[in-house]
Amino acid sequence: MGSITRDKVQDKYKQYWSFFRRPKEDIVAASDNDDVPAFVDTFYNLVTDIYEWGWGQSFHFSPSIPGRSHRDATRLHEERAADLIAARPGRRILDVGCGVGGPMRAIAAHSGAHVVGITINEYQVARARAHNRKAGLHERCEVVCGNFLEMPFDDASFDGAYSIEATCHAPRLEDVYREVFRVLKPGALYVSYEWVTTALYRADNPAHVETIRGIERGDALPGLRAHHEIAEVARQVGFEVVEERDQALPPAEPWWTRLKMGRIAYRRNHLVVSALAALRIAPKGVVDVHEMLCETARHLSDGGETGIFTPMHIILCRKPLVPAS
Ligand SMILES: C=C(CC[C@@H](C)[C@H]1CC[C@H]2C3=CC[C@H]4[C@H](C)[C@@H](O)CC[C@]4(C)[C@H]3CC[C@]12C)C(C)C
Ligand SMILES: C[S@@+](CC[C@H](N)C(=O)[O-])C[C@H]1O[C@@H](n2cnc3c(N)ncnc32)[C@H](O)[C@@H]1O
Repeated sequence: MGSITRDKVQDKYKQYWSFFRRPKEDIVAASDNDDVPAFVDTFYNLVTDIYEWGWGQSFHFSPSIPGRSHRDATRLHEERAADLIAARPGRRILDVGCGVGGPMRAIAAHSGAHVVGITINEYQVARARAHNRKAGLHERCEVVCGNFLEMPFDDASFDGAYSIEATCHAPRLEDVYREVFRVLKPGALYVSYEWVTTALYRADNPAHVETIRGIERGDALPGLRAHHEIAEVARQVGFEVVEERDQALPPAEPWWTRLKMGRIAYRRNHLVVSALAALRIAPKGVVDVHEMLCETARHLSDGGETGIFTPMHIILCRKPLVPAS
């Protein structure tokens, strides 16, 4: 379970759960905002192994593609990000919230660029480095442990940047966008795949509210943003918005199909996890984490089916050549 010692897993899970199950207003209260990155780190200590085991090395969704595997659909979704920011050999590209590096390896292989990833989770850094080496991409894929709200990189040191389903963990989007803006060279492009509520979401519909709250508490989110807030924030920190679209809309095929189809597999996984915990091979607490993920999967597919939520609101931005006066 990530960097958590066996005996602490259950306590850490309880701490995580009591933090994120509270109303959103309490989490976004000024003092608690500063605690969010630490709880996000705990979350990834708890879920990273299960995600890799049950999903793969890319921790994000992608539209299904008829006749193609999930792996192919995932790779194409990642390559789209590389193409949008014109990643190519000789360019230094930043991966904001890189997980265990599935997208980073696909993008380095596809574009020939040098990719530097940042994640707050030490365990993911170790996993990503091991995967990079195994894939023979370690010379073009670097991984740094750090907070994307205060990045350990020089101003204007990257030729492009992308974030795939990661900035949703930031309590204030402007804090991470401002950091990305700072480290990009003038003229460089940034693409982000954002988790947002869509125009179909109704705050006065209790079923909608329950779905969105379920997504937030099971995915370590301090509060989902509305689709129309994203471009506003990008402009506020100085970006020009080149393009914005919801990649989940038709003609795209549903992104939640695999999540929904997997229900039988989750029950089987649940038995495996419970047996491992009973035999004391897996730490106490892992069963609770797995149960939380089963419930989260249900909320996510409800969000997809009702159309009130999308994990792929794409925004493409440019840092202007000349700073705005
Ligand atoms: C971007 C984020 C993560 C998105 C997805 C990668 C994950 C969201 C929900 C996860 C899962 C739910 C059910 C799990 C299942 C019960 C287990 O047996 C196997 C793993 C799951 C399928 C797991 C895999 C990853 C997700 C789909 C967030 C955090 C911002
Ligand atoms: C859902 S995962 C996506 C990972 C990767 N983009 C992918 O698609 O496989 C979100 C990532 O954001 C990272 N993250 C969240 N908050 C962070 C923060 N404040 N600073 C750095 N990384 C953060 C997590 O550690 C995790 O690696």
